[in-house]
Amino acid sequence: MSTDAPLKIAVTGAAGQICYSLLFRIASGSLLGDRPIELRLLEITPALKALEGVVMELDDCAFGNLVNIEIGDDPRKVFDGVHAAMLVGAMPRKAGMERGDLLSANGAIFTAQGKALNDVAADDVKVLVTGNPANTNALIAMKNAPDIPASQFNALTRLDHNRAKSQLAAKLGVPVTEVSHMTIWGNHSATQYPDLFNAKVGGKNAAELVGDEAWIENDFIPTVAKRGAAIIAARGLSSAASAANATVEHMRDWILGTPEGDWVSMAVPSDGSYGVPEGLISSFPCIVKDGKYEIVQGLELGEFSRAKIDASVAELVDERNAVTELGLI
Ligand SMILES: NC(=O)c1ccc[n+]([C@@H]2O[C@H](COP(=O)([O-])OP(=O)(O)OC[C@H]3O[C@@H](n4cnc5c(N)ncnc54)[C@H](O)[C@@H]3O)[C@@H](O)[C@H]2O)c1
Ligand SMILES: O=C(O)C[C@H](O)C(=O)O
Repeated sequence: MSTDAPLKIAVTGAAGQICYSLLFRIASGSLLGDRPIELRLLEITPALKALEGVVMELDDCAFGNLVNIEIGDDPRKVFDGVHAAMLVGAMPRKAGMERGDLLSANGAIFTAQGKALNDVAADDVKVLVTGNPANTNALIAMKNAPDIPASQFNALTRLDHNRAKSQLAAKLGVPVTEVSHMTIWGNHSATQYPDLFNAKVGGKNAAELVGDEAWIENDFIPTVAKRGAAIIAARGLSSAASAANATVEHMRDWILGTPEGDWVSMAVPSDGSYGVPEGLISSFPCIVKDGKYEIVQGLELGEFSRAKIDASVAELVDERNAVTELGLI
């Protein structure tokens, strides 16, 4: 993509909770700094009126780099020529639900949007799915867009990644900037595996610094994996500002590159790395250079880590089977 033309960025679910933070972060430069952007905002027809109000507020911010905003309810028009697509629009879960319970409600959204992206998006489009269940929704979009390389479809596990960094920093009483090489493996669900055995704090092995495997297993992992539910219980609504922040960070790193000497967690189509079946959209440690991500190779996985990753991957296989039965892929 050229660096001076406005980058066309599509965002779905634009009148919803996450987007009420996300759109303003994108427009104020958190995504691409000074680069001019054009926003393409997709909503369902009944939400277009509310979206008009959000656009009025975007106008009222007078953001210097926001050169144009288009809104609509037809993905084939909204996605036309876009270089980045953040697929947020989907129903959130309520208290007592798992994210996978949303598959039948939300899955169909991603067949239509995958087809539209396939037909009208720019060839280099980067598609990031935030709407839950994010990994399998990304799989649905990817399978419905056969002309777009699979590597251009990701799902969001950056929120889990940030949660894990924050919990670890708090446990060790260090600034979060000391934490590096965090990895979320698997699904954005309660089975995800936040890995402290490969993470570092101040350059030293995080698990060794913690020195308490019971805390890792019984406190750290469930706190990170069930954080979404804890926020729903507290707020009565699912996470929004932190989800928007993670969505910006994932797309920013995918376009501009990951920080030197570190990696991030991205749910990407598996190439078979670490024994994850090819094609499943599973979270891995990734680095990005020149707009292309690579799965970090050669990390050591002990028996504990292996079993945790296998359990999360088994859930992704079940989800893939469920959407196959629903005829979505
Ligand atoms: N991956 C993550 O880390 C993560 C984190 C937080 C939330 N989420 C998920 O993100 C999704 C959105 O959350 P929210 O709090 O913004 O929900 P919300 O209900 O506030 O907003 C969702 C918006 O999507 C719109 N929408 C529904 N179908 C659409 C379609 N076909 N096309 C375009 N827009 C459509 C709705 O009209 C609504 O305005 C949920 O599925 C939620 O579970 C994911
Ligand atoms: O947990 C949810 O349902 C919302 C989101 O996926 C989160 O992790 O906060």
